[in-house]
Amino acid sequence: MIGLIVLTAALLIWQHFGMERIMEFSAASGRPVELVDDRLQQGGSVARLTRRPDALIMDCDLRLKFEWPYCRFLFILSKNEFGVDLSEFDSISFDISYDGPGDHTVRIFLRNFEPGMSTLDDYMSQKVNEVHVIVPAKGIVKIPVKVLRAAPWWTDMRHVPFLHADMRIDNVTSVDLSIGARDTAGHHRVELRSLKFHGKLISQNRLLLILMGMWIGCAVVWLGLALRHSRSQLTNSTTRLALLSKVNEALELETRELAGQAYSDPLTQVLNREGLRAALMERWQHPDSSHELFAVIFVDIDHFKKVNDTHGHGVGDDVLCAFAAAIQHGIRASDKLARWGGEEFLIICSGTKASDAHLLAEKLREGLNSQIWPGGLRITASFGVTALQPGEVIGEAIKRADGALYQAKSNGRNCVRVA
Ligand SMILES: Nc1nc2c(ncn2[C@@H]2O[C@H](COP(=O)(O)OP(=O)(O)OP(=O)(O)O)[C@@H](O)[C@H]2O)c(=O)[nH]1
Repeated sequence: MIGLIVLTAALLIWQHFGMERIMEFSAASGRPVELVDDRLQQGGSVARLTRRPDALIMDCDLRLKFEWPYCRFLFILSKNEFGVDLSEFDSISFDISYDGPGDHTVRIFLRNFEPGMSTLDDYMSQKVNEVHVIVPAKGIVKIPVKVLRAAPWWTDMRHVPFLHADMRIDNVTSVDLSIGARDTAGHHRVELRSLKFHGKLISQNRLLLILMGMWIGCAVVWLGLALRHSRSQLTNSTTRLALLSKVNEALELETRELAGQAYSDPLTQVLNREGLRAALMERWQHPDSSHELFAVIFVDIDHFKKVNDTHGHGVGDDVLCAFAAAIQHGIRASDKLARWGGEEFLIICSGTKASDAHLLAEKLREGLNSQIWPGGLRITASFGVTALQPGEVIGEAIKRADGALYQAKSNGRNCVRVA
């Protein structure tokens, strides 16, 4: 951006103060030049050219034989239909000394080949653009190009329609510097040191267009880059977001897993005391739970110590797992089974009266009796049953169920007692 600003300023300053483009016609320029006089039109004027390194000298004896007597320098730019575009030049200057009769008027003619109007075999079909200048005694004359006009005598002679009678110098085939008029017969000496067209390498309008193009181009490139950058940032953010959400998911899973581990017994996979507490808390938070019926069943495997002692702890563990699975299988999904400790389990049956809990305990007990156990063992269990009383905290009910279990043990085990 800074580069572009500096370049813009530099080009504008250069265009204004420099960037000169000059097209010169002189002895030194090496451009082909010849003198032409009115003898072509059966006139009597005679022009002679003398070349000096610093000037082209025309000696013209102007005689009034032809209607418009003349002598002229002729610089040919092109002999075919492809001329030179001089429309980008701003001014014409010439350095001339003029001796002779009359007011020392010179005429500059620029012949422009215009397709549709000009032909190669008719020299006069090329548009004549002209300007008349009176040469001062000394010095350089400079005139703006825009004072050139399509010569009225030429437009009249060629019957050029008004619309095409404009000055046009975009395809110039020759430049003339001519002298002569009816009242200036005699000897004329014109010393042409230089005839120059002045312009800029790049016109102001063209430069402004170029600068505008550069700025628009830069803006487009900059926008493109910014868009690409934003897109890649968006892609990065999306990728990062996707990654983060995956990590988050994994962390959530891990947290859930850890929470599950904290709430379950690692051996039997049923709830531990903490898990049971959390489950009951959740249950109690329910608005309708305060009036709900709860039954508590305490279960304890009979003579489990003997299993361990006789068959080893491995078998004991297998029995514990199979026992928990059997109880879990025998209760409803809404009931909660927890390992209370060792070979003791607690069942919380929601929406259950003591009598129903009793029936459930009996069913479970009988199921255990008929089950096939690891190592061909026979496993029985004792049950203590109670129901939560209105206004009672669950700890009291558990204690009562524990008491009932104690009774069941005392009464010979493999039985259910209700408190
Ligand atoms: N294999 C195994 N044994 C356990 C585990 N937890 C507790 N025990 C054992 O369970 C036995 C419990 O024995 P006791 O409290 O005497 O009860 P019991 O032998 O079942 O006798 P009663 O309950 O009176 O019928 C102990 O030998 C403990 O070591 C366990 O996770 N795995």
